[in-house]
Amino acid sequence: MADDGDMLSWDESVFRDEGVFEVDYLPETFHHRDDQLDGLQYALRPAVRGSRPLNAMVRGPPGTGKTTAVQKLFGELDARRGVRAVRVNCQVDSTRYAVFSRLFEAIFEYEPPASGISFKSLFEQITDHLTDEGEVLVVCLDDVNYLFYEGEASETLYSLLRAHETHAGAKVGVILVSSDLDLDVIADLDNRVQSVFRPEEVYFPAYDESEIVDILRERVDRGFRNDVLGPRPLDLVAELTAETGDLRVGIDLLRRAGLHAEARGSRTVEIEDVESAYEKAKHVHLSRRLGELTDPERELLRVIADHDGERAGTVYEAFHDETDLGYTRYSELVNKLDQLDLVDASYTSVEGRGRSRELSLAHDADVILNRL
Ligand SMILES: Nc1ncnc2c1ncn2[C@@H]1O[C@H](COP(=O)(O)OP(=O)(O)OP(=O)(O)O)[C@@H](O)[C@H]1O
Repeated sequence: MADDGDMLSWDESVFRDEGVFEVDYLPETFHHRDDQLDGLQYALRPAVRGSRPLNAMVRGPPGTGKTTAVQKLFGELDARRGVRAVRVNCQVDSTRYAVFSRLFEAIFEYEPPASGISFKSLFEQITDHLTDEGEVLVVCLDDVNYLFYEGEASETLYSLLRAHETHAGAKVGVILVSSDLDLDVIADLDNRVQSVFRPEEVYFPAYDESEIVDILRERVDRGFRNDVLGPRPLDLVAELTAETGDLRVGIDLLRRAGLHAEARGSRTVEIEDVESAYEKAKHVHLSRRLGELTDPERELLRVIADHDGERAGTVYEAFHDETDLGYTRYSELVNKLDQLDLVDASYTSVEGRGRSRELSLAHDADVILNRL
């Protein structure tokens, strides 16, 4: 209607399909990851011929398409006869038993008995199935860093990689995915695992700004109605996304900018919508990182918030009072939070006392505490 101008009425929307901005949306096209897909396909190809695939180690910062690549290839592989491809999210299943329960469930299509069965029995039912059916099992341990944090990585890998020794003919390949770039996965494994784990390395670098534009334009076309979001707002979204390198920020930013435009009754998404939405979207990255923390790590962040800028020894006393944990564990936790860029741990010289560390939050205390 001419007199309504560019204003949106209640039942109109800038969105064509808001679902493309959801976290679990699997994109139909997957640009700028050809080399990585080739690398993974090279490792997995033997499975299609009924042979054991090569193992692979996938690394790269958060939001660079690692999980999506695995989901795409596993979808194709699992549809083939004689191959079972299962992705396990180690953030959810962070022990050897939990990982094998998940494999059991994927293979038999029902959960293992709730009364609990021994690991040995779980393992044997899986390997018996593989040898009886002549199936190749490909396992992706996604976010495998969580198995390391729980001290379960070596045991889990050992069982998977050596399945053929106890069950002749069992063919299992493993893909590890980690976004913790400070974790040296191979070096942190037991020697006995290292000796059998020589993975193909596949690296997912952060996308640059022009790649981000390409990828997000596709979402814009699918997610918004025609001509809702033009090139300039999209460039700004890409520029802001490139600051963290995490594509999730861009996807979330598009959606929030769309909602912001709707809220002011506009038919188009403008720069101002992107700018306002960024205040919230930029914390997606942070929220996700905080969501992944263990209880002691959260507690330590709370303690540091109360003692912002104080010396490591003072913070330790407060932390120990809260948790009873010892100094070695405390130091490990400080290092982890430092690596995650949640805490700044800088050395300062204190006269007469040598060097000591001072701990402070790397973000506003409110922003962190509200998301813990
Ligand atoms: N090349 C791409 N094309 C389209 N969408 C992509 C592409 N790469 C990543 N995405 C999207 O970005 C989001 C994050 O991707 P994904 O979960 O695969 O990253 P990741 O590297 O596994 O992250 P993390 O290490 O944090 O788990 C998803 O919504 C995914 O659909």
